[in-house]
Amino acid sequence: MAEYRFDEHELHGQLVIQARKMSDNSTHLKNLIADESRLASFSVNGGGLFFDYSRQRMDKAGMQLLFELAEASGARNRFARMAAGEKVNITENRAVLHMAARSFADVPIMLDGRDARAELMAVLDKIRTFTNAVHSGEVNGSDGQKFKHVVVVGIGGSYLGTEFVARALEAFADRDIQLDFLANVDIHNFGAIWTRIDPQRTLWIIISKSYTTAETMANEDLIRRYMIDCGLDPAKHIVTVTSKGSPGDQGGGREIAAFHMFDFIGGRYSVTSAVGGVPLSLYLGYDRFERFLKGAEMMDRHAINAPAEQNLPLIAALLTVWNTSFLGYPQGAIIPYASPLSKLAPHVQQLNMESNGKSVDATGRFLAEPAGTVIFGEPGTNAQHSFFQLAHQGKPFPVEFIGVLNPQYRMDEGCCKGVGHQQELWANLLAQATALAMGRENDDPAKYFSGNRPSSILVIEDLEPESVGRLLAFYEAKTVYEAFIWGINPFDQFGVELGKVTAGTLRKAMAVHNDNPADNFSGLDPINRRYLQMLSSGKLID
Ligand SMILES: O=P(O)(O)OC[C@H]1O[C@H](O)[C@H](O)[C@@H](O)[C@@H]1O
Repeated sequence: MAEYRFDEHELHGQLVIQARKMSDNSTHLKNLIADESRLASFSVNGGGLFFDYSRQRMDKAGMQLLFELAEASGARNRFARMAAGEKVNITENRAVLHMAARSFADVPIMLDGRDARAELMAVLDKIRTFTNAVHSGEVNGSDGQKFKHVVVVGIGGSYLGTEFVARALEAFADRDIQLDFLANVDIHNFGAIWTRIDPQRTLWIIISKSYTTAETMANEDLIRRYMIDCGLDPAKHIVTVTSKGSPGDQGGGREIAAFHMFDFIGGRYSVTSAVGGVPLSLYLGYDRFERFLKGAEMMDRHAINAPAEQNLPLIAALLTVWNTSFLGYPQGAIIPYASPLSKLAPHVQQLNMESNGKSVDATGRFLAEPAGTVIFGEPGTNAQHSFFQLAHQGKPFPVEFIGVLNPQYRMDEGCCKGVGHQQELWANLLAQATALAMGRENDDPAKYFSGNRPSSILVIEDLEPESVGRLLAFYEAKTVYEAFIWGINPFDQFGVELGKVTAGTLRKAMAVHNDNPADNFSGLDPINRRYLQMLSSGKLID
């Protein structure tokens, strides 16, 4: 079989023609959605979610072409091989087994002669035991009292997913533990946390797959020094999560407990491993973390087994590829109508943009056009009052709305204009999707709405731990499916390296200057030299 190449495939050419057809006025969304059967044909229910793509700029013939493209790309097959432990991360020769971290069916996943699933389940057991011991007070702070503050020290994939889930399930956080995140090397981040915690009752979880990340290492160093200054033994306040064999995987003495993650789970896919498992179990209780995992597992099964025409993450991925590569929208927004999902967009931003922001395909050949989509988002209705002017009348961008049927809080809402808060929220969600699609004629150009602006609605029944797990797994699977359709490897991230190396050069110049203030950053280029001169003097210089 000939190698699949996204932009050289004959279906690519057919989809380019289809995209021209969809720019014709007769295919304006206001005409497409006038069809009574539109929702039935362009929606799907599965994996515990409902996905409505009736307001996407797409017709049945176009969807057929997209399904053929999915077939030609071998995406479902590759996804299943990934789940079975094949080394689909080809540039790094690694398996990709984040789904094994929540695979409760007792089926081994053999990898280089060992059962990867069994290793992950053993870590899960250790998390359960440890977190129960913290909650009972058996493992406690320096003053013998229970830990009250937990601070996650990690950045990127070692932080964003956990923050998303912690915020989403904050309503369940009844373990009397406050959770903070120390990600940035910016001293404001540490300063703000240090001033509000009681160091004696604080547990720091250092999370780094590589245990070489500059920000995390600098923060760990600072925390240890601050604890020693307060007369505390850091080893009694630190827990680590790192990959087997990393520089932080030393064992014994330097921490209360150490948990492993593995090289077959990428940082941005690691929320369901010990990376999320340790802090989320401490914050929410182990049982809730397990319920979250089971929700994710349900969506995984759907993503692996559902036929293409019923497969939510695959359909959502096809539509993103369609919008990005054929209709030419370089960006997309995620707008959840639920405040607990306020950190979903930042998480998906990393998950998706770091995975799919690539210029080469999996065969190492440059793509005709780089892959990936710019992702941003805020909860609705807040987003409506900030950037939706542009969504309606400025540069268009596709929107993924998320609606929740049953909120976490059941309050006596009373009635305002005859409806409760939850109804008011939904009225706004549906209104935005409708207005974006329909537009409105007006003789005054300033008040004219072109419409024909695409959106989807993803519906979840509630925000219980299982549902949040499904949502997480949906976005993971969608990201991977997009990559497989584009024909790229979503599991490496060489693009983040150059900046890190360049920071090293600047760091070195600063260290030389610290040792010898007479050195005026001589080795640097004139632009960067000027900045470092301003920084060391604390004054603006012309
Ligand atoms: O977990 P760590 O090894 O500390 O890595 C933290 C993060 O930093 C890197 O720069 C990568 O871009 C991310 O993918 C990763 O999640």
